[in-house]
Amino acid sequence: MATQLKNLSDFSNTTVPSGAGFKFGIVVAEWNAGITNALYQGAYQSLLTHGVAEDDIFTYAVPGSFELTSGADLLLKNIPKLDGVITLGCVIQGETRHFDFICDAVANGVSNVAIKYSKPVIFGVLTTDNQQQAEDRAGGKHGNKGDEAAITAIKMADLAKQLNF
Ligand SMILES: Nc1c(NC[C@H](O)[C@H](O)[C@H](O)CO)[nH]c(=O)[nH]c1=O
Ligand SMILES: CC(=O)[C@@H](O)COP(=O)(O)O
Repeated sequence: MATQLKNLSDFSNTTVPSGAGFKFGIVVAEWNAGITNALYQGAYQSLLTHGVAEDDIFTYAVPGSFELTSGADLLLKNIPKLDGVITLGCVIQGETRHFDFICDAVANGVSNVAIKYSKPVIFGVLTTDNQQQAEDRAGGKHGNKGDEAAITAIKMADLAKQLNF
């Protein structure tokens, strides 16, 4: 399998621009809080590591991943001069098709918010079959999706900065 034994958060072969001067919102789902808190720590520390100032990071919680879309919209609408929003969540398959509807809704939703505001809205949502897969991607053997989301946010904000001459 493509991810077998791989650290999906290894950015050693890529250049990460400086995040200094960028302002980011982070929206974190409270569902599966043990996982989403780990995703948040990864994202927050990655932003700091790459130069984003603590005062330029605006963090808010929403109940579940389904609410990440409206959370991202509210941040971009109400916080001036955000360079992007990172959404963090963890959806784990249950007994019903509810998983499918949430995953589809939030993936499409955050994409629509990004287009609406012409700002990067990063999909940092784990969509897993089980708890172990989630733990493996929230600081486990497959890395931390929060780290990936933060670096993606910086890269996209830098791209926008380059093009917004
Ligand atoms: N089952 C999971 C949920 N469910 C809750 C929804 O996200 C939403 O809050 C509810 O449907 C009300 O609108 N959320 C997750 O983030 N992860 C899950 O595994
Ligand atoms: C992804 C979900 O909403 C899920 O955890 C809910 O579980 P179920 O499908 O068994 O109701």
